Amino acid sequence: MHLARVWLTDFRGYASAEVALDPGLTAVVGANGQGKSNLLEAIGWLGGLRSFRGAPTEALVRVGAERAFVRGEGEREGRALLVECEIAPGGRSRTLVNRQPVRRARDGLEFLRAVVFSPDDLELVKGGPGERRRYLDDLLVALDPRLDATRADLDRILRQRSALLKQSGGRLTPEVEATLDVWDARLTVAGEALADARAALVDDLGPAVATAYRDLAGGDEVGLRYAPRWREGGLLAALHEVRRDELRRGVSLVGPHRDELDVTLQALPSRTHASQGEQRSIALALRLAGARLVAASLETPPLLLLDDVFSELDPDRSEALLGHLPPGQTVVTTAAALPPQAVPGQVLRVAEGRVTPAGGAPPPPS
Ligand SMILES: Nc1ncnc2c1ncn2[C@@H]1O[C@H](COP(=O)(O)OP(=O)(O)OP(=O)(O)O)[C@@H](O)[C@H]1O
Repeated sequence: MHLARVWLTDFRGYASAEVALDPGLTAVVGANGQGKSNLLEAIGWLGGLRSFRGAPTEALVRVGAERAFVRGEGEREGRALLVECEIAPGGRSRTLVNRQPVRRARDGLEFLRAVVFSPDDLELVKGGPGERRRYLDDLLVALDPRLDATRADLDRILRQRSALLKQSGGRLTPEVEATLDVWDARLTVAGEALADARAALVDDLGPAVATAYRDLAGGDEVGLRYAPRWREGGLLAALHEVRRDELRRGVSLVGPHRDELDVTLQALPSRTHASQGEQRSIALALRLAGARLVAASLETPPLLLLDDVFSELDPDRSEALLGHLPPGQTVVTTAAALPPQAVPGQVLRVAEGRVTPAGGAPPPPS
């Protein structure tokens, strides 16, 4: 799977751009604020139909334009692939894959997958448990798009269950009890399915993350653990145990929406004990390991998009990263000098929303 060429029209700061990508490594270089991340965001859109920065569609459309277009041409398993996206403010976007309309984001995932590392990924290690849950669940969906339905189902159940808990005003009337029993049964089915999938994923992910971290940083051990207490006796029993507490507080207190993925470095919690550079390396190892699992499951590597990845890695780790990139296509942006290993790939220079091969003619004045 790879993209050979990408076209952007009215996407962020780009009025119009055509970019040829190397099937291996492409480095996108340029000063701050020139459009490097915007280009990566457009490529990422083709691989997931959303902004990896979590930006709303209105932010993606160039100021003054009505809609943005991103088009990518490449191949998947030896067959030509054409992905065409029209992005309109307010989420009214349309996607064609090989000229066929795609209705849901997860259908788009069937064709092109991208794994992204961005500076915000530091939060995977430094942030609260929700960041790590989202990481796990996004990876689950990338590995098996059908799990998106389980996740959506769970969100819906939790919303309605929480609304009931709030409305009850802390009183367990027979009607509240009967309705809560129904929601608990549904929450148990969806919640245990998601937790089982997370636990199985972590079994595979743990060794992959440890290896990715060792490749980047040398000897230190990174460990992952997903073992919510409620899984010992089952979710239904745990919900019964906290029912009075939940009614009093008006919130759903137990379940996959409250779980933690523990990430340790040398057996210490990385959130509180690792340095910023170590945390960034762990976050990168989480993404690289995810890319490897997706590659193994698809039998073809996903696109790897690394935004501003060298900014907090020391020269040894930057070099190690480039030496251990998973097979497949990688696009990396940097405002800093490129480590020498990047040179065997292609280097593109971005200035004022224009992209040119490094060493080629400078962009024409805008
Ligand atoms: N919707 C939009 N319309 C026009 N310009 C936009 C839009 N959204 C963002 N920009 C412009 O894009 C530029 C930022 O581009 P980008 O984030 O790609 O920079 P970068 O090259 O990655 O910089 P850095 O090295 O600082 O991360 C900003 O100058 C911003 O004003």
